This record gives sequence, C-alpha cells and structure tokens, in this order.
Amino acid sequence: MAAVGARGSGLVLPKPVTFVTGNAKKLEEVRAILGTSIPFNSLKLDLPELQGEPEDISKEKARLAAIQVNGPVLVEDTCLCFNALKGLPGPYIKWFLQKLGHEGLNNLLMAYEDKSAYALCSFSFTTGPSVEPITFLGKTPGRIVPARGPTDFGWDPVFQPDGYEQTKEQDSHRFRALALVKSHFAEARYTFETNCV
Ligand SMILES: O=P(O)(O)OP(=O)(O)OP(=O)(O)OC[C@H]1O[C@@H](n2cnc3c(O)ncnc32)[C@H](O)[C@@H]1O
Ligand SMILES: [Mg+2]
Repeated sequence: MAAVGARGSGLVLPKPVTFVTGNAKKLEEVRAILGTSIPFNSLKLDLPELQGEPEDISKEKARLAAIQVNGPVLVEDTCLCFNALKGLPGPYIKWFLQKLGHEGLNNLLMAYEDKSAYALCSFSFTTGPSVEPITFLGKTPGRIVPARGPTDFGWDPVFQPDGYEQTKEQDSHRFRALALVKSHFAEARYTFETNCV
C-alpha cells in the first residue's frame, strides 16, 4: 500500500484518518466501538452513492471522500438484505425505509414465509485520493419483525439479530467489520505526521 513515508516499521500518513459520514448514529457507534484504538476525526458529509454491489459502493464512497479530504479516510456503507428478495433492498434500504417506513418494510415480505435477513456493513479505508481503497465487511444474520424497541437508529426496530441478547456494540455488523479494520491498522502500524484534533 502506498503511504507518504516510513518511520520505524510502520507507515507514516500525512494526516489523521477522517471518518466521513452524514449519519450521527453511525458516528456514535463507530466512536463507541473504536474507542481510542484508532484515533480519528469525523466529517459530516453526505457523499453521492453509486448503484451496484455493496463493496463497490463503499470503495467509491472512499474514493470520493479521499478527494474531498485529501488524506486518509474511512467510510462505511450499510445494507439490509432480505433473503426472500434475493438481497434487496440491500444498499437501497435508506430510501426504502424513508418511503415505506417500518411497516412497509414488513409488508414487503408479506407474501413470503422466509423473513430472514442480514445486515451488512462495508467499511472502506484509503490512505489518500490516489490509493485503491481496502474494504472490510461485517455481517449480522437475523430476521424482519414488526417494529419494537428504540426508534432512534434507522431500521433497528424491524431487524432482530440472531442471538439478540447481546448489545449492538458487543456483536454487530459494524463491530465485526471494525474488528477487521483494527487488525489492518495493527498490522500496518500507521503513524501520523500531525496529531488528531
Ligand atoms: O453518510 P452515510 O455514512 O452514507 O450515512 P447514511 O445514513 O446515508 O447511511 P447508508 O448510506 O449506509 O444507508 C444505510 C441506511 O441504513 C440505516 N442504518 C445504517 N446502519 C444501521 C444500523 O446499524 N441499524 C439501523 N439502521 C442502520 C441508516 O440510517 C440508513 O438509512
Ligand atoms: Mg449514505
């Protein structure tokens, strides 16, 4: 992977990592999961999103974010995939949720016995605008249920993860994908020329 220079055996990046998202709840979860393991700044920006496969959408978000930030960026795209609908709404869940609401999401599966679904988080990281992003995936299997519980984060009320007794921070699509991001950072041993603010 390209980086600006090497100090010791780690790669030296010109700036701290910026996590780019327009979603305050995502940012809250990423902060809670990462703690101080990867120091990062955040930037609230709603990036345009490609249509297509989750990994490609996430990588393209990272490319666009890196151009804006002109430095290392981390981005994330989340899908909610219904197995009976062959993975749809998938990356388009934001718009389905906005237009149909929780009840409408349940109604999409009315004609099917199979209510199983999975949440998929795709984080992409790049050290800068000219570097191909790397993607880290985390998946949570579960099922679509009538809305219950807190209503402050997206489709949480209608998605019941298998083994849902654990809290989201301990075991979720986001947690699993971020575990891979952390491993990557530990292996690469990045250091930064300037401190995070
Ligand atoms: O700026 P970005 O990071 O793209 O933020 P976004 O809100 O547009 O997020 P996505 O494009 O990834 O769309 C995912 C949709 O799923 C929702 N969502 C994402 N993660 C979730 C989670 O863990 N639980 C519930 N809803 C979630 C989110 O609120 C969006 O409506
Ligand atoms: Mg988005």
